[in-house]
This record gives sequence, structure tokens and C-alpha cells, in this order.
Amino acid sequence: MGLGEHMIQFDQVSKCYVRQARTFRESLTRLCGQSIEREPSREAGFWAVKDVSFEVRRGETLGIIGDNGAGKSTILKLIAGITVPTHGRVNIKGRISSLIELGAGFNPDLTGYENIYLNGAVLGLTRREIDGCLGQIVTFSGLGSFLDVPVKYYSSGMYARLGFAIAVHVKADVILTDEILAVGDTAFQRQCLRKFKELQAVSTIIFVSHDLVRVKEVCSRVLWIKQGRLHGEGESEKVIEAYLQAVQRDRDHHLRADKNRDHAPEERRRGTGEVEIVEVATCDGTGAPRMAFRGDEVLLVRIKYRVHKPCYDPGFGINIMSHDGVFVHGTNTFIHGMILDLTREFGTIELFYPNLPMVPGPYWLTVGATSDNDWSVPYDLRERVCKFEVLSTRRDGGLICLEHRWSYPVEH
Ligand SMILES: Nc1ncnc2c1ncn2[C@@H]1O[C@H](COP(=O)(O)OP(=O)(O)OP(=O)(O)O)[C@@H](O)[C@H]1O
Repeated sequence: MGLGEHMIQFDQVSKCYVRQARTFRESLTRLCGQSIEREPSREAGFWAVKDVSFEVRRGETLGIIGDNGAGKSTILKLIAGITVPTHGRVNIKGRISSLIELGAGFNPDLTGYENIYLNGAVLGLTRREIDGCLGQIVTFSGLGSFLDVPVKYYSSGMYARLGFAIAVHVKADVILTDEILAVGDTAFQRQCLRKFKELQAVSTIIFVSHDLVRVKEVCSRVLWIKQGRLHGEGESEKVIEAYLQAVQRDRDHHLRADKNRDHAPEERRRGTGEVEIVEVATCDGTGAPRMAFRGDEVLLVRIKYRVHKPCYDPGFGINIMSHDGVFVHGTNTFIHGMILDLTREFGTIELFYPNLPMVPGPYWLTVGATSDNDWSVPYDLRERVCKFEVLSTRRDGGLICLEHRWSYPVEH
């Protein structure tokens, strides 16, 4: 087999699952343990994968991303031959090792050692081949004397360890992984990641994950699956960026729909009323209202106010609070030495943030108008007046994403 040849080919592949559609009455009847013979369930076809074509070359690590239920795992199952396409053709070359549902093929009454041989045989290895990699599997699993115990006594983490150890040592041509680098404890995850990087050099890998940082790190090409269809394909960075933008649009839509439904207003308000904060809106760089932002995007806070009485030395302030009430940032016009002329009845003032270097999550804005920088007696103080969300692929801990860079000087 030569370099660059196609290891996986999907040619207009579709997969239809048949789902049992039940009426409420049928579900109730079932719950009560009664027969549903007189009212049979109707069968509904559901296209989990629809008309998908792609190819994967030898040595590639291909990422598959998409929302929950998009059809990613179904594609893996089609590659693994766990399920067959309803239409189209799936061509696979070489031995496949599947890291989906780790340990699913184990026999609970057999010991770890026995399951290594059983699993190896299922994967098409001869006894001699399994003997050859047994030592590595044993060491990698870290299960020691537990390998003499029937696997029904294993914890789910131990199950996954053994499953992973077998799957990565069988010298497969194609390796299928589904959120696999998140199994076990942190030390085992590090070990898996090291092994994964080793395998990248010798195998073709299909990597399904919601961890977009990891996908970007390990895959050069990515497929974006949306509602069973291939929605995007190409260089990881570009496809992930487009996906994130779509996620953000959806999230924004959702947040605004929620706001319009006026769910449980969280706002607290007080003030003497000379200046009224009529409306606070979070906007994008073009000034369009928006509630979900990526960390590298502009946030423009637009405050519309109304002056009811002439007032002395007026100013505005903004606080950003995290969802659990931690004060993230605060500023006001007094700090910036701004002198405002509030002689007109209506006006607008805007605060511009060039980016939002915070950890992902929901944030709240408190906006106030006051005189002479005295916030104890404000004209109008609207606490938690509006909410926005920061979406990010960064995984830093804490509250803010400080720019940083690791270095690892080698001592000579
Ligand atoms: N055996 C099945 N029978 C019926 N429907 C199924 C079956 N397996 C999957 N589905 C449906 O097919 C769709 C695609 O599922 P799939 O597991 O491939 O999604 P996914 O992209 O891997 O999702 P996630 O990110 O949540 O794991 C879902 O709507 C799911 O409910």
C-alpha cells in the first residue's frame, strides 16, 4: 500500500434509522406495563447520515466536528462496519481498530488477560501476534494484578483503560476515536495523548470530538457534519472557525429569543431619577445587537438615557460580573475624565471593548448614571440589566485569559 492512497472512501453514503414513534397514550400504556397490541407503534425513518462523500488518505488524521446528534458517531460506526449504509458505498482498506465504546466487546466473566486474547482475536490478530504485544498492553493499561480478575469487577475507568490499551497496540491501519482522550484520570489521559501522537505517525486516524482545541491541535483536515450532511470540509483552522461562528449565531439567536420571552428578570434597580437609563444593549463591532461573542470580538455596550432634570457633573459607569457574581471589570466616565453635557433630553453613550479576554461563560452588566462619581446615591443604577455570553475555544482556568506562552529551556 502506497503513501497517499485512500484508506477510507465514502461515496454518497446515507444511513436511515427506524425509530418507533409513539403517541402519549402508547407511552403511558407501556409505562404501566400493559400490552400495546391494539394500538401498534408507527415506524418513522430518520436519516442520521445523508448523502455524505469524502475520502481519507493514508497517514491523515481527520477530525469530525458537529453538534450533538449531527451524525458523527454514525459515520464512525459505518467506517467500523458496526452498521451498514442504507444507500451509497463505504470502502475501507486495512485493519481497523475502533476506540468507540471501549471494552464493549469484553466478556464480563473473563479476566482482563482472557479479554485481551478475546478482543485481539475479534480484531483479527493471531495468538502469536497477541503474545507479541501482550507486554505492551499490560504495561500501558497499568492494571497490574487486576488483569487476573474478571472484568465485571472493574470500574468504568479500568474498563476504558484496558479497552484503550488493546485498541492502540493492535497495529491497525485505521484508528477510530470518539472523545477518547477524555477517558480515565488525568495521568492516563496524558499517556493516551502521548500514544495518540505516536500512532499519528504510523496510522490513519479519524478523530471525533467536541474539544475543538484538541481537534485543531491534532488534525490537519476537518469535516463538519450538520444534521447528517457534510456541511463543511477543509483545513482545520478554517472549518473550526466557520463552525464557531455558526455556534455563536445559534447561541445568540437562542439568547435573544429567551430575552424576548422575558424569562425571570434578574434586574435590581434604584436611583433618584434625574437621569434614566432607558435601555442597555450589547452590540457587535458594527453596532448590531448581539448577545453571544467570541473572545476575540468587539463588544459595544450601548446605553440610551433620558434626562428628566438638569443635573450636576453627570457620568456613567459599567460593571461586568461573572455569572457567580465575581466582579470582572468596571469603569466609568469619571475615571476617563470625561465631561458630559446632558442638556438634551435623550442621548446615547457607548463603551467599546476591542475584545473579551475572559474565560467562556455568561456575564452580566450593571450600568449606572450618577453625579460627581458618587455611586451611593445614583441617578439610576440598573444591576444585572443585561446578559451576554463569551464563547471561546480556550481552556484556561480562572476568570481572564491572560496572553501567555510556555517555554521549556533545555539545560546544557
Ligand atoms: N441506533 C439508532 N437508532 C435510532 N436513531 C439513532 C441510532 N443511533 C443514532 N441515532 C440517531 O442518529 C442521530 C445521529 O446520532 P450520532 O450518535 O451519530 O450523533 P453524534 O453527532 O455522534 O452526536 P454526539 O455528539 O451527541 O455524540 C441522532 O439523532 C441519534 O438520535
